[in-house]
Amino acid sequence: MAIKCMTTAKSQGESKLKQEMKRKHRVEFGSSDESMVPENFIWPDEFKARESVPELDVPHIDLQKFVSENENDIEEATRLVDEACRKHGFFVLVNHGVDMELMKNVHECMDEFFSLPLDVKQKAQRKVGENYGYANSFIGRFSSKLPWKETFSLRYAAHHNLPVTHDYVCHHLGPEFSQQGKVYEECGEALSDLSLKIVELLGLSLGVPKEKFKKFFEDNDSIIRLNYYPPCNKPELTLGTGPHCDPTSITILHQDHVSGLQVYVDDQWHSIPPIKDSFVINIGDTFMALTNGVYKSCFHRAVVNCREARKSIVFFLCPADDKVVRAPDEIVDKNPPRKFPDYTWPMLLELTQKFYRSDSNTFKAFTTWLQHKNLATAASSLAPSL
Ligand SMILES: C=C1C[C@]23C[C@H]1CC[C@H]2[C@]1(C)CCC[C@@](C)(C(=O)O)[C@H]1[C@@H]3C(=O)O
Ligand SMILES: O=C(O)CCC(=O)C(=O)O
Ligand SMILES: [Fe+2]
Repeated sequence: MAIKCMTTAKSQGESKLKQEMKRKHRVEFGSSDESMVPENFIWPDEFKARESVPELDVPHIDLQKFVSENENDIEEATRLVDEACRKHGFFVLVNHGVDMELMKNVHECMDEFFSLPLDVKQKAQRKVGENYGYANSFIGRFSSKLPWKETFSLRYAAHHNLPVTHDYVCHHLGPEFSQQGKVYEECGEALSDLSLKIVELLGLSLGVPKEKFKKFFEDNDSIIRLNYYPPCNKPELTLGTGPHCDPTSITILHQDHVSGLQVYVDDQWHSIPPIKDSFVINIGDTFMALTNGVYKSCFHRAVVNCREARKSIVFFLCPADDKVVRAPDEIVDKNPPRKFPDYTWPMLLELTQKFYRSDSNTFKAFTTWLQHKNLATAASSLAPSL
């Protein structure tokens, strides 16, 4: 039974909430004049967004067919997933078994959270170098090409017996947010369970024992990212989320009814429009490394519009800190040579949080950074002791 989020919004009426959100957004993003977009939110011409792009042809994978005993169904699901992941790393998942009443509750909690006064949201302010908390505009991290969004990032730890997500929300926002914290915790649990089924399916598609990836991720230490994209008067000048590849492993994304997700395939942007009761799944850099590059982590972004706000709920599957990311021999033997260095997720996460803004070259930058780190460590071990 999904926990209901006790939103105050329902009593006030949605339209009043939406007016409040627009007012707050003008305050928070500094655009006092409705038509003005602050300079540092304007993206260079080569990044300019176009809302009308062709739809990406992505397979709709029926997860029940994968868990069925029917060999033909399993073969069909694994073939479709394998084809999509080798090409662009995106597919749509239907019949996934997640309670959509829960996802509706998460959206209601997001409406309530993002309409709070800025000073209340900033009680959970995400500090530079930290992975969790509330952030708007990312002014603390980037000086230009700022994303047109507010975000709330939460930790979900599958192996913890403690409700880490719930406790974080109560600790930073206060006990009156316990209900929201429980909804986010339940969401993390549901999407963590779903991600283990997805990596089983991917393992089967790659010809590795389906338990292998499931065991690797069963104690995952993941990120729930709540994205709120306010409407923008000049949507052709801004981007909700800039072009990037997810450095994480598997991304499970639930969009509301507003289009905005775009993927860069065959040298042009394509949209993946919202489909009711489905999730968009994509491969991230870390799962690309686990497949020795066989499955692709692809460039994608989120565009905004001048009509209405857009929200997305994202679950970024991340391995536990001590897990070594290294493609199984079964995959490397079929696709030699081994293409990626061994690493742990905290190493790549540190790069993205402190030194390098995720884009399509994150992994190249990471490999270079690792080599310098290793050289520096080797040199310091040679340095004469003081
Ligand atoms: C590990 C992460 C860093 C980001 C959130 C997760 C996976 C995606 C990353 C991100 C969304 C890529 C685009 C830039 C970014 C700064 C953002 O727009 O939020 C990235 C996230 C982050 O660094 O907070
Ligand atoms: O909101 C979206 O549709 C995409 C967001 C995204 O790519 C991300 O948060 O990594
Ligand atoms: Fe992403």
